[in-house]
Amino acid sequence: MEEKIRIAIQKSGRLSEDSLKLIKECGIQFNNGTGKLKSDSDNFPAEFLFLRDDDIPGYVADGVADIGIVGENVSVETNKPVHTVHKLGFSKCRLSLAVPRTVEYTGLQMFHNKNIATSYPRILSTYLQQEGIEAAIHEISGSVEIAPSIGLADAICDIVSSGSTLMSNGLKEVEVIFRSEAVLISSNTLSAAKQKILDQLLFRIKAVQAAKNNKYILLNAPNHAIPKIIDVLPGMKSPTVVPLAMEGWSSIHSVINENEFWQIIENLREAGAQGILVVPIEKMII
Ligand SMILES: Nc1ncnc2c1ncn2[C@@H]1O[C@H](COP(=O)(O)OP(=O)(O)OP(=O)(O)O)[C@@H](O)[C@H]1O
Ligand SMILES: O=P(O)(O)OC[C@H]1O[C@H](OP(=O)(O)OP(=O)(O)O)[C@H](O)[C@@H]1O
Ligand SMILES: [Mg+2]
Repeated sequence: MEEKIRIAIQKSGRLSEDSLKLIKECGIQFNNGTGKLKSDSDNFPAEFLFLRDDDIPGYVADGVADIGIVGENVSVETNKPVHTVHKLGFSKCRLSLAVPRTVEYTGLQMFHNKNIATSYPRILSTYLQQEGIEAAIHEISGSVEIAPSIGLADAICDIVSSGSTLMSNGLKEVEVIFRSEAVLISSNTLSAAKQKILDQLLFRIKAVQAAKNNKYILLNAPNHAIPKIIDVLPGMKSPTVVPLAMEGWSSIHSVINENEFWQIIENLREAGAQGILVVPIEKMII
C-alpha cells in the first residue's frame, strides 16, 4: 500500500482557517465536511486529523500523527520531543505579562512574591527564573484575563494580539515574554518514505510563501533609461527586457520583494519608468 503522511490540524480555532488555506494553496485536496475528524487527500499522499491544538505536539511525539501545525507557544509549552520544521507566518501573537490598568508599573521586580495566572506555566516559569523573579504561578486553562478582577491573581500571562481582550478586562500589557507564530512540527522518527512526502509538502509551502512575499512588476521605459532601471530592479536572475512596438522603447519585467516594494517603485519612477503594473504571483519556485 502507498505510504501516507498523517497531518494534524486544529479542528476549530485561531489556527484552523489559515492552516486549511495553506494546504489548499499547496494544491492538496481533501474533504473536511462538518464534524469530520479524519480525512484522506485524493491527490496527495496525506491523511488529515482534526484535533484540539494542545494535543497536537503529543500526538506527533507519539507517532499518532507524523506532522502537525501548531502555535510555537503550544509547542514550547507542551515540551514534547518534536522537531520544528518550518515557520508558517500566520497566527502571529505574543505571550505577555499584564497587570490591572490602575497599577503603576515600575519593572519586573514588581512581580516578586506576586500571584500570576496563566495557561503557560512552563514558558512563564522559565522566563521568571531567567530574570531572577520568584512568583507564584496559578495555572488556569482559559479566560485568564478575568483572574485579577475576581481576586484570583495579581497579574496574568496570556496571549496578546490586538490587545483588545486585555483592554476590555481592565488590564495593560507590561512585558512581552515570548513571540509566537504557527509552525510545522514533525515526529523525530519519520520513515524515509514519509520524510520524502514531507519534503514535497515543504517545497510547496515555500513556493506559496515566496509568492506571497513577492510581486511581479512590468513597466515601460525609453531605452536610454534601461541601465539605470536594471540597477534598481533585483529580479530572480536579472530583469527581462523586451522591445515595444514603438521605436526606442522597451518593456521591463521583474520580481520585487513586498518589503522593499514602495522604495523600489519610487526609485523606478526617478529612473524614468512609466506605466508600471504590479501583479500578484500565484506560486514561485526559486
Ligand atoms: N488573538 C490571537 N491572534 C493571533 N493568534 C492567536 C490569537 N490567539 C491565539 N493565537 C494562536 O492560535 C493558537 C490557537 O488559539 P485558539 O484560541 O484557537 O486555541 P484554543 O482555544 O486552545 O483551541 P483548541 O480548542 O483547539 O484547544 C494559539 O496557541 C496561538 O498560537
Ligand atoms: O489581543 P487580542 O487580539 O484581544 O487577542 C488575545 C485573545 O485571543 C485569544 O483568545 P480567543 O479569542 O482565541 O478565545 P479563547 O480564549 O476562547 O481561545 C487569547 O487567548 C486572548 O484571550
Ligand atoms: Mg487549545
